[in-house]
Amino acid sequence: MNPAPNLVLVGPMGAGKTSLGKRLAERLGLQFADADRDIELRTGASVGAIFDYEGEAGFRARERAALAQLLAGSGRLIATGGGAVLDPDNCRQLRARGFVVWLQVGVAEQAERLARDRSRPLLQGDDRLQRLQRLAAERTPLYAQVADLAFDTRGLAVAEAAGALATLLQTHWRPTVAAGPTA
Ligand SMILES: Nc1ncnc2c1ncn2[C@@H]1O[C@H](COP(=O)(O)OP(=O)(O)O)[C@@H](O)[C@H]1O
Ligand SMILES: O=C(O)C1=C[C@@H](OP(=O)(O)O)[C@@H](O)[C@H](O)C1
Ligand SMILES: [Mg+2]
Repeated sequence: MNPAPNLVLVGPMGAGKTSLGKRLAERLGLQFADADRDIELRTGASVGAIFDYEGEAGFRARERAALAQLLAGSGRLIATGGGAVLDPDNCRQLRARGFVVWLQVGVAEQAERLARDRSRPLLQGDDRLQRLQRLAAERTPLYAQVADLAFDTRGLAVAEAAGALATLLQTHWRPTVAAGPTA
């Protein structure tokens, strides 16, 4: 049992951090926060537009700030973006302020889940499978390093995965404070 004030989801695009995260937060009575959504609300621009105007570096700076603010509170389930683990400072903070769950998915299933998605700037272009493979090679070791727990979503529908993960968490995590956000 590893106590921490927040529950954090990491993992690649299409792993289900946003969709499964929402359901899991409801089940566990945590306030759901999606880092990408938070950035969009603060900026008044979509993730895609931020990449267009400020480049990936600009987006990463906004991501760092959003995560620091979300992690300062407690009682939250925080869905990160797939690239949040690229910054070692983010990883230190995720671990200090969260119980970190790595949602896993294979590249083939990722590509299927994201087949109709046009909102992810790192997946623009035709060579999606290759891009996903490259990102997986670069990031898998980072997810493994930061995670307290890995959960494989392959072959599970979103609701099914949320239910199974909720059960698993009962024996792995308890919040250090009563559920409900503080900041
Ligand atoms: N376990 C799952 N089974 C089937 N589809 C899924 C699953 N998890 C996510 N999806 C679908 O994949 C797409 C991306 O999911 P999302 O939650 O945005 O992933 P992430 O936030 O990790 O990038 C959505 O259309 C979602 O419905
Ligand atoms: O993998 C990445 O670098 C990114 C993943 C996206 O979030 P999801 O993982 O929720 O799709 C979003 O933060 C941005 O498009 C960059
Ligand atoms: Mg997401």
